Amino acid sequence: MLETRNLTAGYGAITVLWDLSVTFREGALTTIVGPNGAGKTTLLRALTGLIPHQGEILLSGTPLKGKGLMKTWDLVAEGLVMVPEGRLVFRDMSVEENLCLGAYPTRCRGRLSSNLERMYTLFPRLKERRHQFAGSLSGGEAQMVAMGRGLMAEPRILLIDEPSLGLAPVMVKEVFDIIRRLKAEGTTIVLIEQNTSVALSVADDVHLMRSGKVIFSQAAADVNLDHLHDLYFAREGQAA
Ligand SMILES: Nc1ncnc2c1ncn2[C@@H]1O[C@H](COP(=O)(O)OP(=O)(O)OP(=O)(O)O)[C@@H](O)[C@H]1O
Repeated sequence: MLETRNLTAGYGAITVLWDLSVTFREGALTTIVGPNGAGKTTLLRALTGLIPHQGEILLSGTPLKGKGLMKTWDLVAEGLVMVPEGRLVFRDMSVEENLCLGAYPTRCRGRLSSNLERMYTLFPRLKERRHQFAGSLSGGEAQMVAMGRGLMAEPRILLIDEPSLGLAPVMVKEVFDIIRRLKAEGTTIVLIEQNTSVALSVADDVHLMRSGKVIFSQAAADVNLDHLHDLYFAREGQAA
């Protein structure tokens, strides 16, 4: 459903992703793991049009460039939605205002009220705090707002960047229960996660990135965690 072919991208003169080819299957949860600086977030930024790229990104078999889909808002309109890392929320807006911002694509504006109710069913805590400033939420609650805001755009493909970062174990469990539920509902999910055990517990497919490349890909059910960790922690130059 979503695929890159020889994707090269970075920041100005700095190339981060090198000739990266990877496929994200429809309806599957694909996790990307890898050490700090491997380029995982950069990959999501390229996929969502936040940074320019060379090579191809294909959505349902058609190159984005060919479809004229290069801008982030056009991609969101197509159902490609990212929940950024760091629980980026609008701190001076209420929980509900943050959620409503996610509903800007024309195709889902008519369902704003029903989608809002759905978010409050998924995240009952947010209903209690709907009028609270997002800046006053705990890390886990802010993560829920970021996810809820993404879901308000009715994603076909949801890209989630490090949802467990800085959260207490009980919050990690809550957030991953939601991710499992979204997967069961059929949403295609790409999950960036540093916690390999947690990632493997929900994933169908796993890719390991190092130095801007995918160096290992396997069905999650077949992954040997020790082997994955050997590759993950190998010193530069030993990884492949
Ligand atoms: N805005 C930017 N300008 C220049 N370089 C950047 C920028 N953002 C990221 N980089 C660099 O790109 C490389 C990959 O960063 P990226 O955030 O994609 O890695 P990551 O795998 O997501 O790491 P982490 O797990 O630490 O979040 C790093 O060397 C980083 O310093």
